[in-house]
Amino acid sequence: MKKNKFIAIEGIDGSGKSTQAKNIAKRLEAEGHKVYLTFEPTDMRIGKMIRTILGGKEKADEKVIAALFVADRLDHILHETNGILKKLADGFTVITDRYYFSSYAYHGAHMDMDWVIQSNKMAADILKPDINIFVDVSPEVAMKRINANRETIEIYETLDNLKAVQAQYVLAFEKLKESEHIVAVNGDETPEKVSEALWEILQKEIQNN
Ligand SMILES: Nc1ncnc2c1ncn2[C@@H]1O[C@H](COP(=O)(O)OP(=O)(O)OP(=O)(O)O)[C@@H](O)[C@H]1O
Ligand SMILES: Cc1cn([C@H]2C[C@H](O)[C@@H](COP(=O)(O)O)O2)c(=O)[nH]c1=O
Repeated sequence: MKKNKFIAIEGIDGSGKSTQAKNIAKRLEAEGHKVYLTFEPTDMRIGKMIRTILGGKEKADEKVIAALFVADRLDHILHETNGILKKLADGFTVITDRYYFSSYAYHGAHMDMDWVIQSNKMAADILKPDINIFVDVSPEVAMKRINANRETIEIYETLDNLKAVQAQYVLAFEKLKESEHIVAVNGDETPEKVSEALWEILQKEIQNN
């Protein structure tokens, strides 16, 4: 890889993002790259507040949730020591499990997506991913994985919501395809097959830059 990259992994809950993010991180490290694996919502102050809402312990209006994610994302980018900009400056390839397309899709399912895109403009102006990888899974498969593997279910993890979010991802990618680098992998496949497809995409990304 000529330059350290910023890679965002996107997809509905249960799509296999975290599994794949960890896998890519290991493979890149094995090739000698310094890798920083991170996620949203973060484990910083605003991210923790968001988790209490996602877990159903506190209620908040959808617009408030969307705004909290904007603030958490700016913390994620700009934090002095652990921020993405700092990690990139230190030579790390940064892989984030979710970034602003998650906001467009999840909040776009409950309000005007253009408002969500506008409210994330500052983050997008500061730092766009070199590549957004969409792990494309059917909501039915995702819901089965969630129900089989989790003790707690979060507020957005219902079949109807995941269907709506999936549709919003497609809309957001269509809206922003001229200004963003977006690639999809079939997440319905086995973890190994998804991983191979993803690795191939990343190799191309590395060679082309
Ligand atoms: N391709 C796959 N096929 C079958 N099971 C998978 C696959 N990928 C991941 N899983 C399993 O499905 C569950 C969800 O995977 P994972 O946590 O990676 O998804 P996620 O998209 O990060 O989910 P969430 O957004 O809800 O945190 C895990 O138990 C994982 O082991
Ligand atoms: C970044 C981001 C996330 N969300 C939602 C999507 C998921 O339901 C949760 C995060 O859970 P995960 O298991 O850690 O993936 O948060 C959102 O609504 N808006 C966002 O911007």
